[in-house]
Amino acid sequence: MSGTSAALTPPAGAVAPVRHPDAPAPGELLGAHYEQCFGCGEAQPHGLRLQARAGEGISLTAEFTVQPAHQGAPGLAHGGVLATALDETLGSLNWLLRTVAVTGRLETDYVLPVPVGTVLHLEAEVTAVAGRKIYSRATGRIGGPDGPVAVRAQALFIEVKTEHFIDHGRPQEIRAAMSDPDPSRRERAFEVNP
Ligand SMILES: CCCCCCCCCCCC(=O)SCCNC(=O)CCNC(=O)[C@H](O)C(C)(C)COP(=O)(O)OP(=O)(O)OC[C@H]1O[C@@H](n2cnc3c(N)ncnc32)[C@H](O)[C@@H]1OP(=O)(O)O
Repeated sequence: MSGTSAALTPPAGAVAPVRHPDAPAPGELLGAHYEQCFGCGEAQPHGLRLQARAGEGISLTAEFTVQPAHQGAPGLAHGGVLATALDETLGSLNWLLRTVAVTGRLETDYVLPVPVGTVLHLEAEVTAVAGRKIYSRATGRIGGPDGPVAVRAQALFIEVKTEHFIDHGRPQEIRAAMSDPDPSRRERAFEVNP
């Protein structure tokens, strides 16, 4: 059984998303946007270390391997961890639009249990844009792109200004991210909630 709330149905005036001219080429790895990100950062020992790769249009694929630290029941991934993987994958789509946005709503269908050790293969696309609202969906499959569907999600991301993070984030992490000597890492750290 699955369903989508009215909040995730694009309104009549919604338009197709437009790929930014500087978006990474199809097949290119996006890389972590922030090393402390629980979804993709390399500095989080129990994080997902999800790796996303640009696709055609406003789509991408991503993978992460379910680790023992991600369990909810013996030998099975925690549902919140799977929602994190979907959130991270969907959030990464905004990099192809070069729009700074945060998750407003995320609806998840859990279709199959996901054992520890599984490589979860995710595919995601932006379906529509309406003003600041970005509508997207994702599917996660066990083992690879042709594996059985384990999870699905639909989401609404809301465009925000960079100040969103500076105004709301804890000062010590904001200061550390802003003082990164690498300008591209500085910029990307603020694409999402640090
Ligand atoms: C290399 C890789 C890089 C990038 C890689 C990135 C990967 C990161 C993935 C992780 C992403 C996250 O987890 S982000 C972290 C989790 N999310 C958050 O912390 C967000 C917390 N919430 C907020 O800060 C706020 O509620 C906002 C910014 C979402 C919205 O506040 P606002 O700016 O005041 O806007 P507001 O007027 O309320 O809403 C604007 C429009 O959106 C609608 N709207 C707002 N919230 C919702 C909602 N939950 N459900 C339905 N609709 C909503 C409103 O009805 C309105 O529609 P209308 O009246 O215009 O029609």
